[in-house]
This record gives sequence, C-alpha cells and structure tokens, in this order.
Amino acid sequence: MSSQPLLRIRGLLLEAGDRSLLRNLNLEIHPGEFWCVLGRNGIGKSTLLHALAGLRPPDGGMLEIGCGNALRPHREYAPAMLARLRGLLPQHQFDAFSSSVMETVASGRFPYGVGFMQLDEEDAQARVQKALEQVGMTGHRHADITRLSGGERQRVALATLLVQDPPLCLLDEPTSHQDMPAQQSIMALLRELVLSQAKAVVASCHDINLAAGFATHVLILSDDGYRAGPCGEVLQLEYLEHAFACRLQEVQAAGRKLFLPVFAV
Ligand SMILES: Nc1ncnc2c1ncn2[C@@H]1O[C@H](COP(=O)(O)OP(=O)(O)OP(=O)(O)O)[C@@H](O)[C@H]1O
Repeated sequence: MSSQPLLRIRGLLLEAGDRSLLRNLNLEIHPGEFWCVLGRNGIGKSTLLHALAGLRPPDGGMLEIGCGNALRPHREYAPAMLARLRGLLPQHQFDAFSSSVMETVASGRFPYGVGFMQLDEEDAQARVQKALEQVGMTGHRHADITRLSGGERQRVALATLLVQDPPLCLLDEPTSHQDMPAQQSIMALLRELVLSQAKAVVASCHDINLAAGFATHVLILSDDGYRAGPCGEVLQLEYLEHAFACRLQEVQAAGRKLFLPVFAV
C-alpha cells in the first residue's frame, strides 16, 4: 500500500491491571482498508479500539494519527481536530437524558461548528437525513432515543458517526445488537465507506464469516500474539482455531469460504 497511513502503530503495549493484553503490535491503517478485529471475549478488542481513538494512552510503544500530512500522537491535537480525524462507535450507548434521534445524530457535526451548536444548519440537516436513510432509521427521526430498542439505538449511534464523517472510523462491535439483515447491511455500508470514500474502518466483530464476507483485512488477537493482514492471508483455519481455542471447519458455500464450529455433541 503506497498511500500515507491514517494511523501508525509501533510496538504498542496495552495492559489491564497487571495483565498484558497486547504486546508489540505493529500495524498501519490506510485509506481504503476495512479491518475487522477478531478474538475471544476479554482479549482486548475494546481496549485496543479505545487506544486507537486516543481515549487511553498506550502503556508502551507509539500511536500516531493524521490525514495527509505527517502523523502525530493523539495528544498533540485539539479535541475538535481529533474528532475530525477519527470517530468511535462505542460498544454500549449510555443515555442520561431524553433527546430526539435527529438531535442525537446532529451532534456528530459539533467538531465542525465554530462554537457549541453553531452549525451550518442546512448542511447538518442534509447529512443527518442521509445518515438516517443509510442506517434505515428515517422513520424514527422524531423518536426519543431512550425509547429505542438496543439495535435501533446502535444504528442511531452509527448514523452519528457517519455525520461526524472522519477519515478513520473505529467501531466496537457494530453488528452486536443487530438482526441478520441489519448485520449484513451495516457491514455492506462500512465496506462502501471504505471503497467509495477511501475511509479506513477498524471494527471489532464476533462473527468470523461477516468479517470474511466484508472486510479487506483482519487482525486476530490471541493470548500469545496476533496475526494481521489481508483476509485471504490471515483468515486461516489454523490461526482461528488457535485464537478461539476451539475446533472449526472450513466449508465452501455460495462460492465463499466459511468457518463453522465443530460441535462436541
Ligand atoms: N478499567 C479496567 N481495569 C482493569 N481491567 C480492565 C479494565 N477494562 C477492561 N479490563 C479488562 O481488560 C480485558 C480486555 O477487555 P476488553 O473489553 O478490551 O475485551 P474485549 O476483547 O473487547 O472483550 P469482549 O469481546 O467481551 O467485548 C478484560 O479482561 C477486562 O476485564
């Protein structure tokens, strides 16, 4: 890949208490790449995404982010500038107050205002409308976010990220609350962002086959290290069985490679 990376990770160390989650992670994330992060519960996927977003400092090594020019550590950017470079869809949404779906999605434009709530109204509204269409939530635009289902609330959060429109989109389990068609459409939407808008996406995911179907690259985390690279190279039975500590079988269906669990019963 010849383009300038959006994110450079060098010798990254992440710890939780006295436990090392990730040791010596080296990776570059470029425009046009859709990375899925795979691994068991508690392996460190959310921790990694939070570190990539600059929400927690690395415990060792270096993380640099940028767009176009030289990359710099997250701490060297003002918050609004950093919010124009990267956005994070958290795994859970916490709503302390009522707010309409449209107001919530419009909050993604805050980094582009000259002051709090001083937005280009026309531009913001057009973006909100488009994002709600993209996530299939137009019919809920006047709804109170505290009254949405888990899957609906997560799609509103995704629409907020789309409206924020950063070149680097970080998503913690974007498909976890979604039914099967919604999982497919969200993954297709993320792939479209990558292919048609040259964004970079890094998303944690528990479904190997969704990753295989839509991602361009995978990062597989395991207790003793990681594998990273294009899907065709890294989505290997051996690596997956090692990372998930379970037996899998590889099958061909509809012209695609799928990984299924081997049930013990
Ligand atoms: N603030 C914290 N203090 C101590 N340990 C923490 C903290 N936050 C997370 N951990 C631990 O770090 C480990 C990694 O957590 P993380 O949420 O990154 O895992 P994950 O791979 O995203 O898991 P899941 O697939 O279940 O969402 C877990 O063992 C968790 O208990």
